[in-house]
Amino acid sequence: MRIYLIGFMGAGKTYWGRQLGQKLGIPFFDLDELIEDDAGKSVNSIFEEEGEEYFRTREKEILYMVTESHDSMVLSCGGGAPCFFNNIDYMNQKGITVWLNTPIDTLLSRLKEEKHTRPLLKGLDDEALRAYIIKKSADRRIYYERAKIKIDDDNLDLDNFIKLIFNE
Ligand SMILES: Nc1ncnc2c1ncn2[C@@H]1O[C@H](COP(=O)(O)OP(=O)(O)O)[C@@H](O)[C@H]1O
Ligand SMILES: O=C(O)C1=C[C@@H](OP(=O)(O)O)[C@@H](O)[C@H](O)C1
Ligand SMILES: [Mg+2]
Repeated sequence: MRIYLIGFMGAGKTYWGRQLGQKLGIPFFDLDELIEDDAGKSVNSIFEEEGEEYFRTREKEILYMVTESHDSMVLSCGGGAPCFFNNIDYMNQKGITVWLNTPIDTLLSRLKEEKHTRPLLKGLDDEALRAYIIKKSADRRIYYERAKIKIDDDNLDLDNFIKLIFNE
């Protein structure tokens, strides 16, 4: 069983993925962390030094590598991962895709604090950040909504989160 967590930056993919892997007793990976380990530098530095296009290429390659080498895992993807190279179709073929459809206000309050770790948000003031989240999440919706499972509730505990994934 492979579970792919997708959704906008700040949705909680990394936060939930780690807990989910632990609870289900299967390996957990964060795609950004795999890319960083492979490159030996942060996502910020990769964007700065190699550019977004290079990052997207590595993102796809490492998505495929970790998938092919694990029949069972939880993979927390970066927010853009499903939106490039038909990656969402690949994930749908290979496992269960779960879209964390976290409300805009929650994303905003989380991302205000974490702008510096996300290259796409660098230099945005609070107002520009809100506008960016609204526009970019609307643009990406066509990919996110192809997930097999959609989670709208951002106030769940782990057991209820798991129940939603397994339709219990
Ligand atoms: N359900 C939640 N409850 C409390 N804090 C959360 C929750 N989900 C995420 N966070 C916090 O919000 C921030 C962004 O979450 P993260 O998992 O990094 O998002 P993503 O990987 O989707 O970009 C982190 O500081 C994380 O600890
Ligand atoms: O939405 C995006 O394009 C990105 C999201 C980030 O991951 P998180 O969604 O975990 O923040 C990371 O992959 C990179 O900064 C680009
Ligand atoms: Mg993350």
